[in-house]
Amino acid sequence: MGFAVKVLSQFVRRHSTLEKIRNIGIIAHIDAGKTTTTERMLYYAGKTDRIGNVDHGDTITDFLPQERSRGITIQSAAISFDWRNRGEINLIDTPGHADFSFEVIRALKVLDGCVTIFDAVAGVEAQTEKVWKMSKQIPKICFINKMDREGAGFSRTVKEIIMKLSTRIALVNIPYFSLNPQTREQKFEGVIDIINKKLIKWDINDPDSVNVVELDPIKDKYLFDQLSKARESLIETLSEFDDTLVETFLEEANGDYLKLSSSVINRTLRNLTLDNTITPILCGASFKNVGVQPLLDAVVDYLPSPIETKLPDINKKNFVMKFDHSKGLIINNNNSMCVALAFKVITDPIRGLMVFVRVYSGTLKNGFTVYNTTTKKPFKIGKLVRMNADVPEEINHLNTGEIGVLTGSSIDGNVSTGDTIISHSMKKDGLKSFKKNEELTLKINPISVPEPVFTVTVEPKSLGNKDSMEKSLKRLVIEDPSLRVTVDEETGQTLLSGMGELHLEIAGDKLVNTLGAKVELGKVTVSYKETINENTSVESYSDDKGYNFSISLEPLDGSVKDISKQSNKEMWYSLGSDNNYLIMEKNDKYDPENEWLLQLTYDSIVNSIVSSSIVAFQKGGKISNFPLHSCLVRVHSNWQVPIDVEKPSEILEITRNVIIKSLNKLVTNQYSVLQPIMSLNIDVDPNDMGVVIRDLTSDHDAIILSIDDRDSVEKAEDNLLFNKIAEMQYLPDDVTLNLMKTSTGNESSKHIKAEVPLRKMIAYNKKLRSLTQGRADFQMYFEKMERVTSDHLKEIIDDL
Ligand SMILES: Nc1nc2c(ncn2[C@@H]2O[C@H](COP(=O)(O)OP(=O)(O)OP(=O)(O)O)[C@@H](O)[C@H]2O)c(=O)[nH]1
Repeated sequence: MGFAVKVLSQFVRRHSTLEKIRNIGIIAHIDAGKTTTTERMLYYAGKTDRIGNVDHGDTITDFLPQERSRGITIQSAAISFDWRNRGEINLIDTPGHADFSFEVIRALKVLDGCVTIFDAVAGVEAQTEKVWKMSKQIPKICFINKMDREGAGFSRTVKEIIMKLSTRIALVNIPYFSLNPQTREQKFEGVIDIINKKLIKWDINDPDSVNVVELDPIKDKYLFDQLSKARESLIETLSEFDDTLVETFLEEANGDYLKLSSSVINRTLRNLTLDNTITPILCGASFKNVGVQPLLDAVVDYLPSPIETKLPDINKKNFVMKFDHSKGLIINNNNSMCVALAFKVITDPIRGLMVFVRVYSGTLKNGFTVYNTTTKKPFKIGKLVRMNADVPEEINHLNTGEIGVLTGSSIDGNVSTGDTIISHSMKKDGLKSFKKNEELTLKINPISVPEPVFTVTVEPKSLGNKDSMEKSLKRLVIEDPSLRVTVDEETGQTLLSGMGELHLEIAGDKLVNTLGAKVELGKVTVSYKETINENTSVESYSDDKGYNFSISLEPLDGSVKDISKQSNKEMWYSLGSDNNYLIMEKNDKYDPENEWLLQLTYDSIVNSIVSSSIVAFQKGGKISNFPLHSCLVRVHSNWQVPIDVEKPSEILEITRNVIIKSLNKLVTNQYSVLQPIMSLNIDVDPNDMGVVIRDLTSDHDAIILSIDDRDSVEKAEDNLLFNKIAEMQYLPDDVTLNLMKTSTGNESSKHIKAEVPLRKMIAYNKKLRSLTQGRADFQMYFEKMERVTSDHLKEIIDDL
């Protein structure tokens, strides 16, 4: 699409104070209105001079060609803007489709607060529940969007937020509808600001019109009554958690809910939001430009600055971390240490590789030499930029708490998603001042990558295209680590795995059209795995040089978190993915915590055994060479490494052979094939429910877990406490709710929850659309890997 979006040069922050910075994400179910809301925020902040529209494919944050043509967000986009000199907002608009969940996961890792958006008709949807859980530790505000739609239910959605998301809430504003006396039509036109006691109205035909009026009890008794009840409910809720508020309420406001000052309410609400006790709720209709400015105020008023946020999760338990009012986070009492996390990598056609980082402490500067504690290598950073979606703005440094981008040829190959970067804040080559075994081993704990469940074969169009295919695939995975490239040991075929059919479709499109790879993609299949059914016997190796290893393998059933806590005699290490783990039993001879006798570090010994286990497990099981899943490698406590060995390559070879030998000793029926089981959520018109259920059980081997309708949320939720809280909360009448129409009249849609084997769900999107004439919506999430029964096994093998 040939158009350019103008990004206005506006007041660019240079001397921002830490308290003003807000690193926030916009999260929600697909189509809730995240990008539409972001677009309005940019417009009202003066960052753009026109409002883009997702349906016309001209928004600022959805800039990829695939995003613009499909009208959905695929990758999270970062943009920085100033809000009325009150807040410096770094905003990340995230995708809502479940296939792109990793984009949300990595954004959440670096964000301090979130705005969760709800479609007022659909309420709390499946992916919103998911991202809400993912962002459990992060303070959030809710925005109930699409209040202009027929069937919008503000109060119904608030109730669902309380009960389904188990949170205490505070209504910052409630919807205002104007009544047409002739048609009796209710039109959403504004909000009643509960804290400032005002009515704010917008003219939906003019995005720049805002009309703010004090509410007068004489002139509008009905609205004033709503305001009074909502304010009473708000203050009662806040009083439960804050005794000072109660004192001020009684002494200064004489127990009058309308007299308690807005600054006192805001201060309390801010504190309670920051510690995740309460979630403020606002409403609007972004598409009609209603309610966005109060949302921006709320971002500044209630969400944390980088000095009020949670501490990063690091691997050095002995390092002290504390916030300083002007310097930000200080780690290990070292004022000059800059610590940053790389959370996203993209390739720009002009600038090449770009690495998004969040600076946690200190300052990152142009041209400085930095150290990657993951690769254990130093490198020099080129230019630093701040991104305005796809438009970069060059900057000289990134301060504590900020989000920006590293560019320059020297970063290529030196930094990937999840790496921690250390730099000296003042001295260009100041790395020498950090201790090799102390600061330079600090890591911000890794970003977890979800399990890919679908696979597609990728073949070069001709032999001559093989090298460029491999290069392009490598690039694809660097940008999106939730894609995985493997080679089938038996057939030699290259396999690309991802989170869903759409994920692979988009990846294939990018591979061919953006990266220019000359490849053919095969048909999408399910990623099967194999596991072992019983423990192997202990396999031992020893030699004259002094190596000694006894290794056994065990199937892993149940949650690793529970099992790994059981013993302190062993150390657990993840083998990257597929729920495989390494256990190093404690060897009394060598203790990494005390005197260490070997030339090789403990870390390098473990790293080589991790690598050898991964290679051995990739060779696959005996049934169909599917990679191994849910297996433990146990290195018994008598392990021994010669004192003077400097390189770990022999360890790698020895342990790999021992593991492969153990696996080979098992016979075929001591292996099982595992298949992905998905949890399925379908919202369907009641009229279509019968046909959808019949199809699910007969054609898709589904187990139906529940069928609910929206009105039964209260009954379906067995969370008594939150049911009670929702009942006590003042909620205005949902005046347009009765306008909701389905093909069967006013009956609300049904929600089906089921469990299905993924192999039965290929191309289900198309099928559901044809069964329901497009009136149903579904989301599917990976639930677990499950052993395949023998009759299904034949079906699977025949299908390959
Ligand atoms: N009626 C109405 N439609 C809206 C409103 N906000 C957004 N929409 C429409 O809802 C659809 C989805 O909007 P998006 O902004 O793309 O939603 P999203 O949450 O960013 O979607 P993904 O990023 O793909 O998950 C578009 O057709 C919008 O025009 C609103 O306030 N009222």
